[in-house]
Amino acid sequence: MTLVLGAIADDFTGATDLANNLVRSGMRTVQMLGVPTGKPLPEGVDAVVVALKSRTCPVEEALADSLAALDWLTEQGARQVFFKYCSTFDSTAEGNIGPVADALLERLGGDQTVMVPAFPTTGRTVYQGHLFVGDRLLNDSGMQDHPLNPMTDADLVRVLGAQTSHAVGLLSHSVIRQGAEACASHLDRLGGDKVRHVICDTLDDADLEVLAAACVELPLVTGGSGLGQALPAEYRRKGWLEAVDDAARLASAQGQALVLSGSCSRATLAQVEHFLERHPGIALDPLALAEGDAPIAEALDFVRRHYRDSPDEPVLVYASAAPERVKAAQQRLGVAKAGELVERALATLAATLVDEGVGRLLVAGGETSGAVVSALSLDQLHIGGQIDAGVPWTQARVGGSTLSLALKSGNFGGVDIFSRGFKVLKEMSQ
Ligand SMILES: Nc1ncnc2c1ncn2[C@@H]1O[C@H](COP(=O)(O)OP(=O)(O)OP(=O)(O)O)[C@@H](O)[C@H]1O
Ligand SMILES: O=C(O)[C@@H](O)C(=O)CO
Repeated sequence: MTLVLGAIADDFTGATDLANNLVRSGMRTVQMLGVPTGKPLPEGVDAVVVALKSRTCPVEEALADSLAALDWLTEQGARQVFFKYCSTFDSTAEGNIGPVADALLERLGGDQTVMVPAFPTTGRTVYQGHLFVGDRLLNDSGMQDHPLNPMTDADLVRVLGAQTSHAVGLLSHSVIRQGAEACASHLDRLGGDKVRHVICDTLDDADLEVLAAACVELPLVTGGSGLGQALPAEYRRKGWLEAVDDAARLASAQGQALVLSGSCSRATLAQVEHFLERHPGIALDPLALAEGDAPIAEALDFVRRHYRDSPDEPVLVYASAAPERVKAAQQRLGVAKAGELVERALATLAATLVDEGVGRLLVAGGETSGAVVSALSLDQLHIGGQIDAGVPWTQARVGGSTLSLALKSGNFGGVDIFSRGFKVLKEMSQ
């Protein structure tokens, strides 16, 4: 069988989230870290998710990386391409969702794509083109305070309209509940009116199934990982995909347990607090990091002392802070500089501590995960079983050893995920 799905994800945790849903729906999936130019397709794989760091970088860089990833996926014969962005539609007025979707569509020779950010399992739904997180509109969900891409408007037709010169339309729930054929006809009608991007309402998993059936033949689909949970059944119906058992098997885990958190999302802040009530941790402050590397050395000492006393207990290093503290640091240093200082510090800690024996690593935050994975020079992750929706354990080779790695999106995971994650890993390894 050839490669069925080639996905391009705009951040590392988002890529893992999509890969997780594909594996859970029976696709053997590998996540490639960065543009895999010149690399061969791994053996026995149904789907590849290429993880980029293109969510908040300059538009030109996002376009260049996304098109290079697309060219590689096309060379591998991918039948359908999936552009994965965040279920909270993280972007700015300049992009990068609109420009990247336009460029991918043009290169693929298509004239329409669907936009399906919803992931109902984690509370992200879309109604009348408005994105909800649980029972709150996006702009009232905490995402309005995001350090890099504050989301201040829940109307996705309007948000996307500011990012593309092409027409943006809506596939509303009233059509979706009439089934896949009605959706396909609606898409055709919109196509006749030159509507290139179609924001799709989605209330639940049944809606995702209808949408998957309506868009399985499109060269490009775009969205969150929810759509990835529904597409594999359509691929099997078309005879493109064989049934496999246990697409998620991994080797057993070893080494010390570390959590690194650079996410300031609401869910992560509660997870940090919960962990610190039970286990040790040390904070990193961007203002102190701006003065020099002393805080990195202090954090290293703290973690090394902890492993000497309690080698089996996880420990946390975090920069996660409440919105007022993040804003204060950003005002003093600039948004990009504050982010870079934190990412560089956490990446340095990851590289040093994995070299010294950390073998189980949980990282919180998409940008943070990108920085950590780059510092570890990882190029491929095999996807295993999940801790919570959207957060699987994965495995990579570092030097001669196996690293078990979980990349947690900012707003994903139960409040106890930082400690429970390691228990889940132990159970999986038995
Ligand atoms: N105390 C802080 N002050 C300023 N910026 C910070 C602070 N702590 C972390 N950051 C930066 O905030 C950004 C958080 O983005 P990141 O993508 O890692 O998390 P997230 O947005 O919660 O996760 P996701 O993208 O998966 O939803 C990073 O660039 C990080 O370096
Ligand atoms: O879709 C999501 O919410 C996540 O996979 C993500 O992209 C957060 O960075």
